Amino acid sequence: MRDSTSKAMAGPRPVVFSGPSGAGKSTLLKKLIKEHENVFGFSVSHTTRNPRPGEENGRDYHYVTREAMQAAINNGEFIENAEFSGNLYGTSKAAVQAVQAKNLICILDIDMQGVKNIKKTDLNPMYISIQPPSMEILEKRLRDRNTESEESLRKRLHAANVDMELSKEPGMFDVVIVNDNLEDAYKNLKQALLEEINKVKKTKTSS
Ligand SMILES: Nc1ncnc2c1ncn2[C@@H]1O[C@H](COP(=O)(O)OP(=O)(O)OP(=O)(O)O)[C@@H](O)[C@H]1O
Ligand SMILES: Nc1nc2c(ncn2[C@@H]2O[C@H](COP(=O)(O)O)[C@@H](O)[C@H]2O)c(=O)[nH]1
Repeated sequence: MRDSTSKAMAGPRPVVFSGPSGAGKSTLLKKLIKEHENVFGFSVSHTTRNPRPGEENGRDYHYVTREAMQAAINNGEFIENAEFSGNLYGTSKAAVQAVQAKNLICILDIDMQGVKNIKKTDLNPMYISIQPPSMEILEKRLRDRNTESEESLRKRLHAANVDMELSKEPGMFDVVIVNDNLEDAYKNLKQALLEEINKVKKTKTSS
């Protein structure tokens, strides 16, 4: 059944970011939101994984127990949810509504299962894939980030292989950005979003 939550949500077209864990989604998104804080807002997902050093509850994620999250899912509070690397992740309707209520472009950072599930809803976002230059570089970035156990690293690299194959499916993404040099990738990302950024800026200056 299609989720019609977004029908009630007004505002600019959301943007979904996906790509293998470690590809650089958060790095690019943080830069984008910092530079355009009156244009973009982050959809704060729920997760059952533990916070990493430096992460903040309510800003990076809502950190919850599996029981609480499963109960909220059963209660119809999520647009999409997925199991990734042994934990639950999900986008709540409230998270997206909170951003759209401020007339900002809502950014979702979700895995490939999330992309597939969002495609069954009426959210109608732009889909952007952030890809690593190679699997070797991806593994190095994940190891150097120092956030994963060997077990989690293995699961994430396995998911990355599947993800990189699926992302080649025609029509899966509107834009694919290879994050090799960070500044080049960021420039390409801003170029891909330029039209949407200008639309939002225009509505803000005319109101
Ligand atoms: N272009 C780049 N060159 C070198 N290192 C990078 C680049 N982009 C990101 N990194 C580093 O790679 C690591 C992974 O990046 P990041 O955490 O942004 O990935 P992610 O896609 O958000 O991962 P996850 O899905 O697990 O949250 C970080 O330590 C980050 O500093
Ligand atoms: N389907 C969803 N995937 C999500 C959501 N929030 C984050 N993610 C994805 O999970 C992995 C791992 O994230 P990490 O922070 O533990 O490294 C990554 O691919 C995210 O894009 C969500 O709400 N739904």
